[in-house]
Amino acid sequence: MSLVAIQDTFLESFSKLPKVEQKRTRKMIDLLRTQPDSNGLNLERCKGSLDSKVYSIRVSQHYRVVAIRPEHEDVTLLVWVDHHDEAYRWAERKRFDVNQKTGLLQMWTSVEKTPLTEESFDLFAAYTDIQLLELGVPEELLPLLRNMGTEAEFAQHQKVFPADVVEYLYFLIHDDPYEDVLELAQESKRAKPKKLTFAEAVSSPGASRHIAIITSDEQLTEMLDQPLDRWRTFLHPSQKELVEKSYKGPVRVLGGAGTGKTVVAMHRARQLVRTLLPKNEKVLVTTYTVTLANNIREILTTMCTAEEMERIDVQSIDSLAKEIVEKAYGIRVRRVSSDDTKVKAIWKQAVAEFGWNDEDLPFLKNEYERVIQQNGVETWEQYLDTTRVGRKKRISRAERKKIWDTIAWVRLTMEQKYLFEYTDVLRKARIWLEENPDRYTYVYRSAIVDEAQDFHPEGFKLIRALVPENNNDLFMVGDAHQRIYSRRVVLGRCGINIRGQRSKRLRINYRTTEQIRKKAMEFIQHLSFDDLDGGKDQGKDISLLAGAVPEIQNFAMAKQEKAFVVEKVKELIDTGFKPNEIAILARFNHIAEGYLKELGKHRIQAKKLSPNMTKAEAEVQCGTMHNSKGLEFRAVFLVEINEEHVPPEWVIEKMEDEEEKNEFIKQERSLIYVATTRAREKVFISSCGTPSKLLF
Ligand SMILES: Nc1ncnc2c1ncn2[C@@H]1O[C@H](COP(=O)(O)OP(=O)(O)OP(=O)(O)O)[C@@H](O)[C@H]1O
Repeated sequence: MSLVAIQDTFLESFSKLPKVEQKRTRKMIDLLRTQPDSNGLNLERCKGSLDSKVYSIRVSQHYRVVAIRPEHEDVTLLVWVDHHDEAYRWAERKRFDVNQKTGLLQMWTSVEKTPLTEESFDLFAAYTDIQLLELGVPEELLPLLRNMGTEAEFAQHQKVFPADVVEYLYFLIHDDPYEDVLELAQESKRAKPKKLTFAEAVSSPGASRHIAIITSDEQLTEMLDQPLDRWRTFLHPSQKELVEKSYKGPVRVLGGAGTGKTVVAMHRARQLVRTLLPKNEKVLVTTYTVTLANNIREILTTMCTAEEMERIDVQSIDSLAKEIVEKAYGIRVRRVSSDDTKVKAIWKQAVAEFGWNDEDLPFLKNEYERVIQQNGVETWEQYLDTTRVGRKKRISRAERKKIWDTIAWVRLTMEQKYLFEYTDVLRKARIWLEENPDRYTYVYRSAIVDEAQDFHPEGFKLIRALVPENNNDLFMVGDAHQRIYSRRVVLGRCGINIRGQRSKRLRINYRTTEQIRKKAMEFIQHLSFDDLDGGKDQGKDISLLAGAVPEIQNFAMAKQEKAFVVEKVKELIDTGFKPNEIAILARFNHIAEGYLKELGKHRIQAKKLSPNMTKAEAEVQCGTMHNSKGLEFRAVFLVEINEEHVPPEWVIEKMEDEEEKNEFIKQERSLIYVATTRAREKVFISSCGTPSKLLF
């Protein structure tokens, strides 16, 4: 069978064909794969094309596939399909060459000669021609590149350049050291230092960004069934490595919003059950939020066979822990928050019983959450040994004992009433697993953790207790910039040890435009973020997508703000946005509900964003910024980002010390970052009255 490969541009054009032409195209590809010499294949050189390797293959009377066929090699790369004339026009000035500097197959557009304007400022003046050629810039495009004065100008012309080169040039624009970028650019070449053939370039690891070799009918069907979901077929080499490699222990993957962490996690889950794990062994895919767990389950079901899905459990860590505790202890867990009236009553009773004053309550609760729960303390001896990091008030041993006795009483009383806070359920499940190692009913051979930044240390300890240490045991993806629930964790202190090679960072943002990414970063850029294991995350991301700068608006009255949002939503729908591609996000539920009603009044279909949401829903989604975590929309409205709401004034007023306050404000900034980066194309941020200070 001759080698047939598909480039991402082919799928993009395929998605726009009428159904009947799609069927005919599929038939043609089948013939090309099974009988490449068949007379039924109508193949001819594309007349008028600059590149002699460009051919056209007949699909029907009016449609043609554009294919690249290098001389003396049995390879066909399908790159476009369209109406006859359009297909020829598309191919006219395109070049398809193996770049021998980088070993990558490049598609680029030949342009008219660009005379250098004398006073032009050269965006890449810091680099010599030789340096740029080493990164894979086609020689013919050098003059054009030298004519670029600004990033915006480059963005305007970037389509002309090979996609891999665009990526490297953006890294340079973002001040990455040249040596680092060169190393990335020549990664594929290093594996095969000699002159590469077309077939070798198509099969090289770096080609996975844009090219997929057809290996089976099933794989071809999968590609053609979902031609717009590029991520199903084309993984960036950095993503592909994470998906396919066998690791000797836990792996941690960092990456800003939209860098494909969830995509990698899902591909990895499939790869584990397909090839990396022994037969019948199970994988747990777990996340912090139920919404994201539901989404991942739904997508995995479309990626995997029914047998594979039987070996993949997708559950939020909270619901898994609850299930373990209920089965293990034969009880019915009642999940409560620390604000629950029953919990408050227990604390009140404890304060009276152990001789505290009412004013001591915030201190006691903080000690409980920040020292005892955070460190998984279970006994008086452990509490005595625990460093009270970040706690300003010094306490004597006698005071400590009194605190411990009070807290132990609160814990016991809650347990007797089957009341469990979030962390309690995790801890209880973990203790049971540790005490009953031979009764594991939940044995997973491997676990994948998404949203790792929001896991409590108890969550990681539970995962460690669930999955025995082994090859490919734990794979955790996260981003501290998006931490909106818990505090900093150090994996090493939860029994999870990552070593050098098992720590990676993804850098290309595939979701948001560069304009949205930059704006979102402005909300948090002066803060420092951790790498989930005690170090700092200093990685920088880039987006290769360009679009409008997010709009920030302030209105005197809520009514005016609502009118603005409704008007914009209508405009978006009129210009082709589907209602479910739009989200209206607020700091609180009641605000989101107000918008839901408002849209209803204007006969715009809208729905509350809920944990059980599925992609199929057809309404504008209104919900909290918290619930938007892990999701994405074409357009996002952040509404009522007012001074009193973000951060909520009444919460800040109750805060005991500066450090706690700063930590909370940092989380509120991260919340704006998370909500802003849910948008693929458009962001509107608005407020009424005084806008939140965090926006500036
Ligand atoms: N290799 C790829 N090719 C094309 N699109 C991709 C690729 N990888 C990811 N994407 C797309 O980028 C978007 C973001 O991916 P994903 O949700 O996995 O990112 P993330 O890092 O988990 O984001 P967040 O942390 O913000 O939730 C999705 O629309 C996804 O389909």
